[in-house]
Amino acid sequence: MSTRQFFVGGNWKLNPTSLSKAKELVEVLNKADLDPNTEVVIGVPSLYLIPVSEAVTKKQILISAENSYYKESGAYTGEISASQLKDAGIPYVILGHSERRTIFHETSEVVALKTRAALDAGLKVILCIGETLTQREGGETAKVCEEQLAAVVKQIKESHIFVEPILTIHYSNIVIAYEPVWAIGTGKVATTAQAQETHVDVRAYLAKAVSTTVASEVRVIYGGSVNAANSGDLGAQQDIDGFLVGGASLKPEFVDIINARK
Ligand SMILES: O=C[C@H](O)COP(=O)(O)O
Repeated sequence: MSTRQFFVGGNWKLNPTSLSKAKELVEVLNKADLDPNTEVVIGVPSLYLIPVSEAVTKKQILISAENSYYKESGAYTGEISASQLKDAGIPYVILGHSERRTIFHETSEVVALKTRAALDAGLKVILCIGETLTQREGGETAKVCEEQLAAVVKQIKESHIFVEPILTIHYSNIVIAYEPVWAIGTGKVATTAQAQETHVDVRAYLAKAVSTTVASEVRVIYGGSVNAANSGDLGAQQDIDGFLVGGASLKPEFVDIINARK
């Protein structure tokens, strides 16, 4: 087992349908016996970010936005900036989720600009990458993940952070979420071997493109139909440092996933 801290993120997406229901979900976590070694982050719709963060009573639970724009301010109707999130006390943002890439047509370059802006504003980023079923069947998984990561690596290089210790700190503020698109919300979870293999490929790419320190220290988590029943085996893999959980983060079983290594 690695020394990287286990990380379990819940991605509520466009749920729940009311603030009172959101507070009920928080209350379950407030009352639960959570593994103190797990970092817990919940991704919350923008409108609920502040009230939900105020409802959390455990220091261990942090709040994440589900998106942010790469401009700090200006005429960008409907957007929310990384510095606004930072100012509101929100520490994390999820970027590059496949639903953003597919439904909202975000390219890897846009995701990279958003990642750079978020890091520059002092946020931590849960950066999602992953292949479609066609890409997996075509043997392109590693290539697709590399391309999605390469856009971010390029942006970080261009942000003039070229001194190794600073670069390492910068990357420590990124959690990479490998989420095969075909496993999201489908009930088709990647096998432990498939997930572990891709996580190793992600580290190999980072070792080549950034540094071996970053490759071994960055947390790479898995997302896609994670539930209480499969989280134990997945979480026991050497290179799986936790999960990004969609549907099950809205259910009581989220507590069991947080405690997968307990
Ligand atoms: O961000 C989370 C992923 O989209 C996984 O969603 P899921 O657990 O419902 O498959």
